[in-house]
Amino acid sequence: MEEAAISTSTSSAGTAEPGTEPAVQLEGITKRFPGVVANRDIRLSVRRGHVHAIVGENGAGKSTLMKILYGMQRPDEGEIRVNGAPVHFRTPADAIAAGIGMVHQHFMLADNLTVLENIILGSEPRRFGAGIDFAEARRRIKEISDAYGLGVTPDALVEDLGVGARQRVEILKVLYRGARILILDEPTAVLVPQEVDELFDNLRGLVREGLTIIFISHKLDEVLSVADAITVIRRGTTVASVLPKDVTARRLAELMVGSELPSPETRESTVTSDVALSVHGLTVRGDAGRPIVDGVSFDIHKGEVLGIAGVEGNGQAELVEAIMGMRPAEGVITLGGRDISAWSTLRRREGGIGYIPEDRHRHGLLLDAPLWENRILGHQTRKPNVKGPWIDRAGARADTQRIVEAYDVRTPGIDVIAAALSGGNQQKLIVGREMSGDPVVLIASHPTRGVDVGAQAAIWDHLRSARAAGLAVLLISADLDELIGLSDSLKVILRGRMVADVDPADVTPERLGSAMTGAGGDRDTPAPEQLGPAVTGAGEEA
Ligand SMILES: Nc1ncnc2c1ncn2[C@@H]1O[C@H](COP(=O)(O)OP(=O)(O)OP(=O)(O)O)[C@@H](O)[C@H]1O
Repeated sequence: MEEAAISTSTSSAGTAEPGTEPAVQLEGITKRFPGVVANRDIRLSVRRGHVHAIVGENGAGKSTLMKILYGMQRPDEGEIRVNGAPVHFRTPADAIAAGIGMVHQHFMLADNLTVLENIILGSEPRRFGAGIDFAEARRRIKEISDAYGLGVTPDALVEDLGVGARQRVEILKVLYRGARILILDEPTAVLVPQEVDELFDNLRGLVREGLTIIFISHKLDEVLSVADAITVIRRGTTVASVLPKDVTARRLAELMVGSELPSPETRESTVTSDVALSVHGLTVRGDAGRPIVDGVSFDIHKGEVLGIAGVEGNGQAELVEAIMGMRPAEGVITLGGRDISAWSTLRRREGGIGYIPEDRHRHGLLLDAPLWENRILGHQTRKPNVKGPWIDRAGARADTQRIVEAYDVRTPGIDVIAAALSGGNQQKLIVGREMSGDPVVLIASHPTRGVDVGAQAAIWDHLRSARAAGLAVLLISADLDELIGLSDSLKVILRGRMVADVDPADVTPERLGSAMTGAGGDRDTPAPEQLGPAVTGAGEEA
């Protein structure tokens, strides 16, 4: 095999120094699900004090492996050793007791509690015979925060924190429980470039103190910049462990897919003068009438991708939900010149709006239903899912099969439930469904979140060819390369207002990132109400 030239999985990159055991060793781990071998004879050795990245295509088996290491799933075969000693985890509590912590991609913090309350939740220190010892908790949090340079303020309310700060709270929470080995699942997916740099500084601080970090990522350039060692998983098994200095992002991607990649194509404008979707003076109000989306107006033409850049939580989700009719709003929305402001969500969909939601588990899929039923979801009144007044099972099933093939959804079949697909493959199914039936407008929230580089390129190709055929797209994404690479025009949203127009042909991710934070270099991106009036000067970034 080609990768043998680089090194096989148990050699140089992951080997322990004499006298020190690896922090984690996985030997021959195999995990089977009905119809799928998710992990097959996995061999992995993670050195103490290393940042060790795990990369692989969607469905390669990364999450399954991390769930096994964190006690959420049990392997069918194989051995796990932590600091040299064999372990048998039955639950995450066992993994935590062995010093392993997991920072999930979707933060699990309670917004209405303070940082301190969130951190101690479930492991409160108690004074003998008395209640919770808050003073002791505050002292320990401060000690950990200072030791690793995390800059966490115990008494801040979580809802007032930006995304980067929330992530540091999650990391601190895991450290507070005594973790010395941290698993991070796609930690950078929700961060702007400045926050990514800060996270990487934090990670380096942690490993300097002797902690070990294992992280999953689809962003290969980031992996190359932060990891000490990289293990590639392909179709359930470890195919290579490499050192970052020995590979390029392209080579890593090739190891992931097992073949050479095609070169990316260049783009040409397909924007027409026909307005497909027009939004005028759209305002969405939150508690106490405060605007979350504040007088937003824009047109999207046929053949145009309009990108919206913004730090999460600046009104993007509410804007999208208002356009989809899922939330009351003031203002006027027209689709192909028709006022649809009073239409239901279903009617808007029937009128030709496709919708890739931000939260695929809440709005995109029925996790317990088979893939073919998920094909019908939101499209239950249209072909190929209905014939006359009846659901057309055969039509829906055949079209699901088509989507599975066209979008390379890796699945044993269309009768498995959506929950059995890997995150990236769930996303591919949703994108395929929403692109079916030739929508006039596509509202796409983070369309390639959690999707591997190969599948991302494929989704981009689908979007580009639909755009060439006249599709108008509203693109919301935290992936700035995606925003810059796909958009014909770009707007920046800050505290619910469009504060800048940016030319995607002439902006770098770093400059776009600054415009998104109001051109400031804030460590904690403040929540809307903490700031003064909107910064309109960000337009000079364009
Ligand atoms: N609970 C489950 N039941 C059945 N099959 C499962 C289950 N969990 C995972 N699988 C299957 O195991 C394989 C590996 O999935 P896994 O989630 O580990 O991939 P991944 O590498 O993390 O992918 P992604 O990058 O898309 O998140 C996939 O084929 C998936 O469909």
